[in-house]
Amino acid sequence: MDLSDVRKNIDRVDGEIRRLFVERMTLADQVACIKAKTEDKIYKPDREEIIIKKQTEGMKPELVREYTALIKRIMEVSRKYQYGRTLELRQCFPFEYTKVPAVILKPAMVREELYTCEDYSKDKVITVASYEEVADYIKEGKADAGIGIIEEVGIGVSDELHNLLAEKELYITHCKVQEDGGVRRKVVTFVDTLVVLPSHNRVKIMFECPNHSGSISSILSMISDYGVNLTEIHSRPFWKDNSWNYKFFAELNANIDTKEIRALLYQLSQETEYLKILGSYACEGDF
Ligand SMILES: C=C(O[C@@H]1C=C(C(=O)O)C=C[C@H]1O)C(=O)O
Repeated sequence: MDLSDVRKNIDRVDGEIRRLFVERMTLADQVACIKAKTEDKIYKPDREEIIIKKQTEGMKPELVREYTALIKRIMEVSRKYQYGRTLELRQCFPFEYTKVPAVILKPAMVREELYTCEDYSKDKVITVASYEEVADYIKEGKADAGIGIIEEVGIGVSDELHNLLAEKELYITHCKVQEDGGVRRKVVTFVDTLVVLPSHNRVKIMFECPNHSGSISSILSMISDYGVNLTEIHSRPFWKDNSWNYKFFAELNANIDTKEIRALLYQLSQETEYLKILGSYACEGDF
């Protein structure tokens, strides 16, 4: 048998896999319809464990890892499909947002960062001593937005601002890359409601990752399955339940108000430990 004969057989097997894949996805669709009626969860890790165990029993040991990787991937795409279908079948998108732009007349910012203010007249900006105070001013209605440096080349990301957004339920609504004497930084404007406009091309999220092998890679492949480009990702440690854990912050090149991205965020909300949206915005100057 030469290479072309073997390839003919591979093509035949691929055809069979394709037919079986379509049949399996039809079954996944039926599962999604039943679960939508009973409002049951899509992701059933116990059932997936049982499937992997059953299907790898008696298999040649050198193929067990490869087959496990394949069946896991098949179940991941089956879940992806089910999340999309579920959002069509029932209203269960777990995040609220408005499509009305924020009106910003009185932004607040930390005094030392006032030099970065380009879009508002500096004498109209309320200056305070800390990010905490910026958040208080917004919550008390004394300011309608906050402005801060979220990243700077050569320095890194601002933990303080990321944590403030997450803890105080504030959302980035605009981002601008500034170039100033060889220094490049991203300056964001944030408000107390999640606003999603058609011009937005960035979504910032924060999630905790289950502490087991492959969990971050499965989340990243989930994002890429939706055809979404990840424009930034970083992690930060935190202490929970007497152990060392990580929070991940990621920026996606996407707009929330689309069918696919709503399905992705729904899937992430169900399959990460904790998901928060930290903003929807256009990033001016970053292409
Ligand atoms: C199809 C189901 O939903 C999900 C997908 C599975 C699969 O593709 O086999 C298995 C379990 C669930 O995580 C199900 O619950 O049976």
